[in-house]
Amino acid sequence: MTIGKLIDGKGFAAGLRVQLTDHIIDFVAKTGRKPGLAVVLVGEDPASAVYVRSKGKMTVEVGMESFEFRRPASISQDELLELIEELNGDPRVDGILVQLPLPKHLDEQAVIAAIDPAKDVDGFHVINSGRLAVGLPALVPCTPLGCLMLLKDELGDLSGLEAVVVGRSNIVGKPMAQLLLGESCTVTIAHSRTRDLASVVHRADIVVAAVGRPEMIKGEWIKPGAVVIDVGINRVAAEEEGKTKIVGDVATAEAISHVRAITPVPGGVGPMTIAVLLRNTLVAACVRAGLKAPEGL
Ligand SMILES: Nc1nc2c(c(=O)[nH]1)N[C@@H](CN(C=O)c1ccc(C(=O)N[C@@H](CCC(=O)O)C(=O)O)cc1)CN2
Repeated sequence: MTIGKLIDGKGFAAGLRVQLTDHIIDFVAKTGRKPGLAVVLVGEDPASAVYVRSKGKMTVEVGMESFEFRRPASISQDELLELIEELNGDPRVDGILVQLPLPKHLDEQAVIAAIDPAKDVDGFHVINSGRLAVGLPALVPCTPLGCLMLLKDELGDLSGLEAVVVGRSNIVGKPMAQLLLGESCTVTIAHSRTRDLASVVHRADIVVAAVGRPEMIKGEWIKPGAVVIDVGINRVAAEEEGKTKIVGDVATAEAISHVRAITPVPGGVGPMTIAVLLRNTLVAACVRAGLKAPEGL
């Protein structure tokens, strides 16, 4: 039995941050200021608080300015939109990110729509998703762009490969499919209503799993030699009583003997999300400063 490779997303993300640090030194030398990222956290969700803390720390580590805005879950839609308007007009701020999910009473789409598309480093604004769809330069959502970087690193040219994206969210599934189409893959988007998901997945040279259901994609579904990118981060009960652990959307222990390579959870796609966010902030800063964005990032 051959065992597939585990793709080291954590290591790849660390390498990307090192490259960014050099480009940021360059940016500071040319403009006399640091690129700035503003992160808005609404409410007390513990996982979101961890991600936001990590974002702030890594922003500073690569040499950028971090601005953090914590607001209570009780904030009104108008108050949040007012904050975003302020950040849109702040010349020190190149990137704005509102941590998701937002409390239920807030309209996520309206909040995203209020962000200046040039500062939308999450790539969630319809201007950026539209530009991605028609193949124009855009700020691209961080998780799918991170997945694409890992796939190209593993496979090189993706053209002509059969790709199945399981999940149709605006944050991962849809932009991931657009990116793979842009690489000339034959792309299928599968989802909760897809019939015979096992055989759809079995067609794929590339599987991107982003359904948010623990270990839903079984090892035997995977075509031998496929590359699997597991975007899922699901907290489940661990063997030890009272403890929890994180698992992906793919049953990795089964899949490992079918795949050429697979991303682990944790340590795969997750760390790429933050590294690409920093990359997008630098790109947004370069565009705003009238500089050419660094190539090969
Ligand atoms: N505005 C946004 N909100 C959210 C996004 C996003 O891209 N923009 N993505 C996720 C959360 N997220 C970043 O915000 C994120 C998720 C996971 C990781 C990560 O490194 N995960 C680790 C495991 C961490 C753990 O132990 O809990 C891993 O996979 O190795 C980073 C960022 C939703 N919201």
